Amino acid sequence: MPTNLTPIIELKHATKIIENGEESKVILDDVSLQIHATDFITILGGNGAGKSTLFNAISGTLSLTSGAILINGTDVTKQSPEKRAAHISRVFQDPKMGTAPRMTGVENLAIASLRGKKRTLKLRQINQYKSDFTSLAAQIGNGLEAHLDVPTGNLSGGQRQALSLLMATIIQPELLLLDEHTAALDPKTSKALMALTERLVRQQSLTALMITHHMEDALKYGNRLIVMKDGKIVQDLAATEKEQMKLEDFYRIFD
Ligand SMILES: Nc1ncnc2c1ncn2[C@@H]1O[C@H](COP(=O)(O)OP(=O)(O)OP(=O)(O)O)[C@@H](O)[C@H]1O
Repeated sequence: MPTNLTPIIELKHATKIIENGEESKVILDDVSLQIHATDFITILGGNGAGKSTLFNAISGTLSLTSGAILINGTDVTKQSPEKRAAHISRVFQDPKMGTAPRMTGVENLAIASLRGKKRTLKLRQINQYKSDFTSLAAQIGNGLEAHLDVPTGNLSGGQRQALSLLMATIIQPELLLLDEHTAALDPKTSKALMALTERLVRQQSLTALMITHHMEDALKYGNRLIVMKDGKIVQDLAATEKEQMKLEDFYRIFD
């Protein structure tokens, strides 16, 4: 029976080895990690450090060679990504990844609001949700609310990414995975989406992991910072330790 102290997610010696003919490569190297309900963890690391691999292992799109993954104390190591999706939402770097392009924003949000529920929605019902979705989208401040009736393929990258974030959080996930979700946006839109992210995480008390290449964001947001290198977690810093680090300490991570 999970208690308040049971981690939301736990990795125990999670390892992934890719065999390629004669050669083998360790892309996740004995990673042990406990993520608790109050955690908003930022993740830094150079290209190829294993950050997306960690997310793939947690969400189940990459099976482990050895080790285990637990959600709320239950071993899900062999569970499909579809089953784990009942607990985990993920927002990708590419705004095209999170939304169905031919469907409108309202339709995308309506489908997202069914996550984990065993029922379907009729068109008539979708329209009933529209005013709720419009007021939700109006909080973002990038005009999404005026474009909820057009196919999402016609939205700007920033609007589409904001929609992806709303879809990922409309049913409170146990874990929110943010995979460089602001990286493809211009600086102003990226800043606005980060502000929205922080607001949603705080308002809904979400447990979140956020991969970023922006050191300022990694320092500014969250209560914990993880640094990855060569498939390993090389630093796991609490908020107070993070505050004492200087920007040049972080640049050394990428040496
Ligand atoms: N399915 C796979 N098969 C073979 N190699 C893989 C696979 N998935 C990841 N890798 C390799 O594992 C390493 C880590 O990749 P990963 O995408 O996790 O890095 P990352 O830290 O997210 O990098 P970036 O910041 O560039 O996105 C890379 O060398 C990558 O080529």
